[in-house]
Amino acid sequence: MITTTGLTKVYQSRGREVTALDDVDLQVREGEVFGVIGQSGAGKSSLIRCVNLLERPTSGTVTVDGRDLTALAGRGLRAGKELREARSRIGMVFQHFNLLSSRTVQDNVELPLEILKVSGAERSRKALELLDLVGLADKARAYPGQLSGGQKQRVGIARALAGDPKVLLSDEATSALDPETTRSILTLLRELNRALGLTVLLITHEMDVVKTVCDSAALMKKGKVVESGTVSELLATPGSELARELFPVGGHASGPDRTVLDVTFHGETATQPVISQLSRTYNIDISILGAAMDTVGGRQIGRMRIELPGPYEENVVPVGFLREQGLQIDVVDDNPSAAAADGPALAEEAAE
Ligand SMILES: Nc1ncnc2c1ncn2[C@@H]1O[C@H](COP(=O)(O)OP(=O)(O)OP(=O)(O)O)[C@@H](O)[C@H]1O
Repeated sequence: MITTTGLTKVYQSRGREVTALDDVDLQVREGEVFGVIGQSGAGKSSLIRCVNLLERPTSGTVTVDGRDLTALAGRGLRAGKELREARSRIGMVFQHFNLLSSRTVQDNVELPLEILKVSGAERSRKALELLDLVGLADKARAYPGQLSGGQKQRVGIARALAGDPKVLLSDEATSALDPETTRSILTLLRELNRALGLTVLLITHEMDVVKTVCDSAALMKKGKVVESGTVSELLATPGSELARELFPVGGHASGPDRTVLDVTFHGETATQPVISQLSRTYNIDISILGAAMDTVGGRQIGRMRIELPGPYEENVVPVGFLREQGLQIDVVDDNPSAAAADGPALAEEAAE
């Protein structure tokens, strides 16, 4: 639904060049919620603004629903007719809602329809239908100043849906909201994604947002996409930074000469008693140092950090056994000296 190829954006800033996007190839499939995560300055906003041509990329192409937007004329407010039409099929939700305070909630939702020259009666019908969809049917006559942050964002979402878009772009839509409101807005985005078959591209700096709502994700650093894929694919990628952050597991080796493994469970392997099988088969004691389980896209996925006695060279066969069970195993390069410093002290406390 959205494809970028070689997308590059270089800003001229006070006589020097800032490369905000550096050869970004991204593929967002129809009907998925795709999250782009990265730290401040990574280029997320530039990406989303280039996807709907609010910013014209320096080079590269953006195709949305089979249409090459970069081939259409104009940019930003000076977009040509074809680009404006294509853009009306792309909704956008903003971090700070961008509502007009002097207009009622209903009139805010009607605004894009006015621009599309939809008749008054049809505008009103459509706006009320959308407000109902986002759970704000009773607030049509209220003004933005009378609403909570979460309600304002619901209005922002209703307005973004006014042009019946196939794609919704979300620019940190929940960053200004408290955790509970964030959850309710993410739930709404997920419901709209399912009910309307809406493709959602969201940018965020919060891993929890990706974990809660995304089917796929990309990690951006310094203008580049350094990892991307479905959440399941990422979790199955050894050494994936996103996977590690999606399912962080803590815990250090309890002493030197231990093998610490991160075990990732997918789907049916999550329910198999592999750890106890391992213990029985090789007659070894296994310590669980940390674990995180979750359901992502209806599949049970999780991670567990375990410790086996002995250095890695002595555990090659048990590690192979785990891999044969379909588990993904990452050997953690733990710092035994730091861990050893903790270990005996804790053991003494326990003895006391
Ligand atoms: N209009 C602009 N002119 C010059 N430089 C810009 C402009 N917009 C962004 N940049 C620079 O491009 C880089 C990427 O910025 P961008 O806003 O895309 O990142 P971001 O990941 O969205 O960060 P944040 O979460 O802080 O908004 C930064 O170095 C930023 O300073």
